[in-house]
Amino acid sequence: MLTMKDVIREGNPVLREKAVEVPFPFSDEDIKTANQLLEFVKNSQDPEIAAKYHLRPGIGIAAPQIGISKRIFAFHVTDENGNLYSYALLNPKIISHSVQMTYLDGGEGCLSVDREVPGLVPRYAKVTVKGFTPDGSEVNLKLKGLPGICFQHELDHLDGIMFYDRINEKQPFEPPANSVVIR
Ligand SMILES: O=CN(O)CCNC(=O)c1cccc(Cl)c1Cl
Ligand code: NI
Repeated sequence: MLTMKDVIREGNPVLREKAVEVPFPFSDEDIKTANQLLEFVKNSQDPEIAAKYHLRPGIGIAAPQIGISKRIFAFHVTDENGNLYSYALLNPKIISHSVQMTYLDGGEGCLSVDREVPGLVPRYAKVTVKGFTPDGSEVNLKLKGLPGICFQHELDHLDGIMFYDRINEKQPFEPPANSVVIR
């Protein structure tokens, strides 16, 4: 199982690379990576497992964060209505997005960043996304709220972008134009 020792931290150049698409049909290795990422996120949210293995809780994780520069990430996150979004996705992408923006009231955090970075992170309020599950099925989702923000945070990891790259340096707590806050 993946633990925190597998997570690479800022300063490692892999976090700034553009990850490569995963060839189809998916190899056993890439399928294993996808499933391990989802298992890690679930474990990190399980109080007993997280305590036993000293896992920092997260709602998602991307392959570059374990040193694998491939377009794979996983998320396990519940929206404001209690709907659970639990996926390991290969070759994920945003198909379309709202003009409206959003942001988490408390900002964002990252397993690869061992420090607090205060500030609001502008995200699209709604995203239409697609990707492939490890068994090769295509997934098409319309995401908003925390699941939508999480998808964008993980997709950024595949493009070498860290959440703090998006914080307004001059006015870190200035709500983005045309945005709705998520508390
Ligand atoms: O890339 C994934 N991580 O670094 C896992 C740790 N961060 C989080 O769970 C997290 C926390 C706040 C907002 C977002 Cl959007 C995310 Cl994703
Ligand atoms: Ni992260």
